[in-house]
Amino acid sequence: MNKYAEALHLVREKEPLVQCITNFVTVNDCANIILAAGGSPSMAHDVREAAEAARNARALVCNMGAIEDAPSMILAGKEMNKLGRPVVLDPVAAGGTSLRREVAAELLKEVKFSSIRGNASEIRYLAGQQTAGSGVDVSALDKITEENLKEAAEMVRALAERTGSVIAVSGKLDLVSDGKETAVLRNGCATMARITGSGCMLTSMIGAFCGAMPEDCFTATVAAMSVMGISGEVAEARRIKNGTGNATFRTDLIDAVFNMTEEQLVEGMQYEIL
Ligand SMILES: Nc1ncnc2c1ncn2[C@@H]1O[C@H](COP(=O)(O)OP(=O)(O)OP(=O)(O)O)[C@@H](O)[C@H]1O
Ligand SMILES: Cc1ncsc1CCO
Ligand SMILES: [Mg+2]
Repeated sequence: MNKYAEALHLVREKEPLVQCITNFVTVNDCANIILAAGGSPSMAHDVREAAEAARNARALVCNMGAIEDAPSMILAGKEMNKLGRPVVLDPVAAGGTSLRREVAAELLKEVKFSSIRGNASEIRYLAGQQTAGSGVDVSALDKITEENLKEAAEMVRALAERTGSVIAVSGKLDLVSDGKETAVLRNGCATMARITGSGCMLTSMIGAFCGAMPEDCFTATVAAMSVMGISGEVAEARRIKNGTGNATFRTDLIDAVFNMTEEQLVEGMQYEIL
């Protein structure tokens, strides 16, 4: 079986429990997209139970949109590291404020992440580049384009090598690297950036895929990113056909993940190893 199809198959077969410590803006969408993919979400985040709750899960997602929950992320992250289970980071607005810069550094020091997924401003900040990002959305100056693809791929590869994590950057072009292999993915559509939480949902889904395929978080991350991108294309076709807007798009995006088949994934993914 194609290894990306296998990753999707394993999510549905294993129904991995995914523990998410995530923000209140998009928490419901994150829970629903994990369910749509075939996993089982738990959004427990209180510092008094974070480590214990994580112990029951196949993977942990730490989303820095919930900056106030950083102590929970560290306790739960260390617990999952001890158990050898995947921990996924979404470095929301990592370079945006001094608090976020401190928390990002502390998380990377205290917890070993299997996979880190952010937009180009967030990942460029973690890679030590000067960035223009200040909020949760990518800055135009940081975006990855066909023109700067080579530079961006090297930035992502070097960060993956330094951290020992799979690094994933999302946007018009997605890049994923484990430090050895670097892939560019060209699925998706611009409307995905017109709803809040497509990135948070994507990171949550990466958690489900890594939970189902912990021995190969690179393949799991590429598969989850491709499922998200193809689902964005399905939802966009519906939006254009029906003349709907971003609210319906968000629902259609989750529905498309729910209905994604292994064949659709293999045929639809626009994937290139650099
Ligand atoms: N212009 C675009 N064309 C194609 N796909 C896109 C585009 N912009 C975003 N995407 C897709 O949208 C998803 C979310 O990526 P994005 O980089 O917008 O996350 P984000 O900035 O962290 O979002 P948020 O913080 O609002 O959750 C990814 O699957 C990405 O590939
Ligand atoms: C809008 C927003 N603000 C904090 S987290 C979040 C969700 C998208 O990252
Ligand atoms: Mg984000």
